[in-house]
Amino acid sequence: MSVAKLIVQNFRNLATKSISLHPELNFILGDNGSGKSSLLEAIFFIGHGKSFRTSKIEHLACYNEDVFTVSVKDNNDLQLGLSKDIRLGITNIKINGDRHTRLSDLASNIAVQIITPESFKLFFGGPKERRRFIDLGMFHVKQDFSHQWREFSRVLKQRNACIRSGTDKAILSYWSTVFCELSVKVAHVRQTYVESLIEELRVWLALLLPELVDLVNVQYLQGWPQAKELSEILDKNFEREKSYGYSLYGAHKFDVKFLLGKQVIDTQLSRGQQKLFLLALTFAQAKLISRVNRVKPILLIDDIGAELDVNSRLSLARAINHLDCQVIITAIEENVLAPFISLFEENSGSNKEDKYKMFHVKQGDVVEK
Ligand SMILES: Nc1ncnc2c1ncn2[C@@H]1O[C@H](COP(=O)(O)OP(=O)(O)OP(=O)(O)O)[C@@H](O)[C@H]1O
Repeated sequence: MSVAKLIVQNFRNLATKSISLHPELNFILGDNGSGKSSLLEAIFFIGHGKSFRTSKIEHLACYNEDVFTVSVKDNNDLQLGLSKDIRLGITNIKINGDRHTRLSDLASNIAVQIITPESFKLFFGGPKERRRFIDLGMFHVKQDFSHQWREFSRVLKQRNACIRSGTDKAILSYWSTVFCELSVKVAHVRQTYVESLIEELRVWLALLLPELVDLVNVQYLQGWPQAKELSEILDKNFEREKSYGYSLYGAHKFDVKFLLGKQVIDTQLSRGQQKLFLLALTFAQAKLISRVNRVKPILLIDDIGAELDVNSRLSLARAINHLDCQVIITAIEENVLAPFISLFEENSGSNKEDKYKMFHVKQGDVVEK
């Protein structure tokens, strides 16, 4: 889906109840503290059931309110709603008015990715963000994978429980065998996905960081040493796993390493280049998701001006022009958007409405310009 209408109630400082968005490109302008990130957070919330900037869900409710709601509608009468009652701890999920219990039901209708000025630090930091990123793509692109992943997670849980409880060796051995079989299957599906992502990444790097395309090297790490049998590794690390109390190797421990030559990207690229790299990767994933033709991806780019010079912004505008996504971009100052606006006005003839919408946020009030 792309969001034609966003409706929020008691979400952070957002006073505006309903906003009609452009299906392709939207610019949100506003001073510091006006509510730009809160607007993106509301859209992220309905796609993921959580925030991208806090793990505490109660922070999302407007001060002194217990219940907050976000709903979105597309142009084909699909309506998604998610509300939280933080006092009673109740989550309400609705799809076209019908109640659902699983967030994944909601998530299969909407694919939201976000880039903030902090994203690249998180992404190139620990493996958690990279795993989350890949998982989102897999969820939308390899739809049969969800079932396999649920099964794997169930077995991982059982195996971890056995490790922790110091259970009978025969029982642990049973769960380890199933765990190894599933790990190999999961790792294989994931590897094929990562390979297609890398291929697509090169296309977007050619637009955003052309000087680096030939130097970039991406390695998929399956979660245990590549050339070894997982069962062998588990046997060797039995005592270590016992002392940690959980599975140290397996398909859940996968990672993707981004290298420039032989060095990891974050030690080689400037902050602006890292941001462009992550944008290229996010665009690549969006492209793979849109090709499946189930949902139109939504890309949120918070504070687009941060770290990027005017040439980088122009390359970014050209790249966005090639995307089949709904894009929502925030900025503090209008002049930051100049390269985007001139490019899109050029392409849309006299009527800017064909190509984008511009909004102003002031103290939580969102007004179309
Ligand atoms: N739960 C809440 N209820 C009401 N207001 C909130 C809540 N949480 C944060 N705020 C306020 O909402 C305002 C908007 O914050 P937001 O982060 O969306 O601003 P922003 O426009 O993205 O600013 P910046 O450009 O500085 O990043 C801030 O003034 C913040 O103090």
